[in-house]
Amino acid sequence: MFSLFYGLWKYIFTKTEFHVLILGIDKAGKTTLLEKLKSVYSNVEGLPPDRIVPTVGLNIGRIEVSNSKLVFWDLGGQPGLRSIWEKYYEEAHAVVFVIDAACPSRFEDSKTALEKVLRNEDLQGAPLLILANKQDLPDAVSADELARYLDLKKLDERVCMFEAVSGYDG
Ligand SMILES: Nc1nc2c(ncn2[C@@H]2O[C@H](COP(=O)(O)OP(=O)(O)OP(=O)(O)O)[C@@H](O)[C@H]2O)c(=O)[nH]1
Ligand SMILES: [Mg+2]
Repeated sequence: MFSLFYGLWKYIFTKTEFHVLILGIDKAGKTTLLEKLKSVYSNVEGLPPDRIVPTVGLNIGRIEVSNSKLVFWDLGGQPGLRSIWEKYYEEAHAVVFVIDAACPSRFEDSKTALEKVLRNEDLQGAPLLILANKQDLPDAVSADELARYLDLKKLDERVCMFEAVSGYDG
């Protein structure tokens, strides 16, 4: 009887934990966004942009929203570090892919990296949020323009959204 009530209590009060991977090529603004998220949604003050350095290991951010705990894993996007991404795929529930929308010369690099992510079996069911970041910059393209540019063929079955954001302004 006790175990029944304990199970019920746990079911009601334990928050479900979701793992969200933040991916994207170097300088896309992943860590800046994560630090901004921390400042806005948790009681931990995130680092200001001028104190953020290129990521080599893993940055973790924890946020609680209604009845869920979101654990963000932010990985380095430099070419030599991208092979580490797939070690996290199996345990990831969702992916946020960040693109510097003000830097068209690197869209091709982002597209190639994203297509490789989408091909991986371990992420097949994971919803995808693609962020057109750095909207505070005057040359940034909109989320729709970025979607047209990326022209992703592998998205048919996947839950996917594009959003325009700025890691500086929100
Ligand atoms: N204008 C502008 N600059 C940004 C924004 N987000 C990040 N930056 C700048 O872009 C550069 C790279 O930001 P990071 O957050 O380190 O990028 P990252 O994707 O984590 O890079 P890696 O860790 O190397 O993969 C830094 O100079 C940031 O200050 C933004 O929304 N607007
Ligand atoms: Mg980083």
